[in-house]
Amino acid sequence: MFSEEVSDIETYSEGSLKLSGSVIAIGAFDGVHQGHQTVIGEAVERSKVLRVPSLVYTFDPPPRFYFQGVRILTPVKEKLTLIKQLEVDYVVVAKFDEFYISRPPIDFIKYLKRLNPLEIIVGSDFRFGKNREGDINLLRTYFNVRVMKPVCCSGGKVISSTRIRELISQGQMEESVALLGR
Ligand SMILES: Cc1cc2nc3c(=O)[nH]c(=O)nc-3n(C[C@H](O)[C@H](O)[C@H](O)COP(=O)(O)O)c2cc1C
Ligand SMILES: Nc1ncnc2c1ncn2[C@@H]1O[C@H](COP(=O)(O)OP(=O)(O)OP(=O)(O)O)[C@@H](O)[C@H]1O
Repeated sequence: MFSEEVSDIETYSEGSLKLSGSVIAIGAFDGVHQGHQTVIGEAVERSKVLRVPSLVYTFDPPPRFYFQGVRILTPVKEKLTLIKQLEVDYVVVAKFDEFYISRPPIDFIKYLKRLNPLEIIVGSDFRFGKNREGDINLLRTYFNVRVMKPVCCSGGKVISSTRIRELISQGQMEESVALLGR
């Protein structure tokens, strides 16, 4: 089986992995903030209950960097290290490029079938495929999808990578660290 060493973290490219069962969390996960930690943590928990491996499917670079050129909070090696610290069994890193974004949602669904997910864990705003055409309802027609409630900060606002980027650009480092959760 082909695998690639990123730092000391073993990761997989899309074509290199086939599983007979899994629980999958999908996302850009830039920053691996508290919301991300909850989504990934749920995948790890559910995988233990269902006795199958947990898998995080993520992107390099993050889609928002590719399309909007935003600041990257965690370079890929750091992101993978943080994800692995959450005790995930497998991490698939998709190269997010011109070819990748041309894939229609059904193409991505066909790929996910190779991993035989018993459950897929995402947040409520998850979208996928060319022009973001795929949504949770579509994913639900093929898989058991568990949608996590938005994780908020103590002030009640939803935590997001976008918000953390804004806080950093305003020099509000303490608050950004609080939202990152480490
Ligand atoms: C196969 C595939 C194709 C994608 N193509 C696009 C695209 O054309 N435009 C876009 O803005 N995002 C595209 N995305 C990125 C998604 O919009 C989204 O950022 C990604 O699924 C990660 O979810 P998250 O942003 O909630 O972390 C694509 C994602 C996948 C899996
Ligand atoms: N605060 C949160 N609570 C629960 N789920 C979340 C939260 N933030 C992100 N998620 C979910 O985690 C996955 C990865 O999210 P993503 O990487 O797009 O994070 P984001 O913080 O929303 O990023 P951005 O602000 O750049 O759009 C998605 O399924 C998303 O819905």
